[in-house]
Amino acid sequence: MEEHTEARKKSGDTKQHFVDALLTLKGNGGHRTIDHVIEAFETLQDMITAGMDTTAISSEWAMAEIIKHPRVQQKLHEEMDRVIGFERVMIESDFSSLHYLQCVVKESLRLHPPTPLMLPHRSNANVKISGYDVPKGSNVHVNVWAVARDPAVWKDPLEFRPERFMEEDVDMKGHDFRLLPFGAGRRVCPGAQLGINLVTSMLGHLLHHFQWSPPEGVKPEEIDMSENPGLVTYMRTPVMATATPRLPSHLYKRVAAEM
Ligand code: HEM
Repeated sequence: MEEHTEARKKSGDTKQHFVDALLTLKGNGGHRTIDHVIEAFETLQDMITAGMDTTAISSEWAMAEIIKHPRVQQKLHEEMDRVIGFERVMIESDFSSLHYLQCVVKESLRLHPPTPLMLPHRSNANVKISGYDVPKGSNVHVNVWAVARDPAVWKDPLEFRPERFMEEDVDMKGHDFRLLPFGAGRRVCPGAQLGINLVTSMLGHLLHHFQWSPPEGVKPEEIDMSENPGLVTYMRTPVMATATPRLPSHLYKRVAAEM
């Protein structure tokens, strides 16, 4: 924040960064106060704590599923070669044409929601839900992990089959209670779309650039998918893989982002 404040003082203008947007916020009287700086700082802190592990874990689970299912990886490569080709890297506007990639992200978030019990909620009134009494003041955990694995809700729930979302487009941002990796309602994840884009971007680049296989001597079906349960569910055994480049070498050069 200090760097951005200094840069703004020097140049007088702002770049379109999230921090700059926060720094331009003013109070009712049109002035920025120390409260605004604290609020901006806390917003950034929230974004980092809530947005980093969740997206990293979701990407790791998805990569594990992709490596475990060579058929899925092959379909992803076919789609990417058709939509992006071999002359350039993926850009955000490609996402809307990468339907299968979107389904892979969704299927992975169905089976591996990084926060399986969402965040704890507290009921602020006595309510009755599906015949159950929930007294005022109860802590309520919604087990979205269990819903996603319930055979009464999903056909072959334990199977990793992204095609299910080609057959039926299911919302995952809080409108369809069968699939709630981001929660629902008033406290739904405010970073849902950013989270989806980040995971799609990470998987898209990793898959477009490389062919992935398990480490030598390990068969795809032997990849350990057991969980390390907690508020956030990590893979018990971090995924290990071998990457083989599949694009021309000039596309692997790192281009520094302009700050
Ligand atoms: C794949 C990525 C992500 C997943 C699966 C995820 C999931 C969730 C879930 C389940 C909740 C609780 C919702 C509820 O209890 O109803 C939540 C809350 C929250 N998430 Fe995310 N999230 C992700 C990424 C992000 C990102 C990228 C950000 C911000 C940059 C973010 C910011 C937040 C914040 C601030 C809350 C608390 C909202 C509140 O209490 O009102 N999340 N997230």
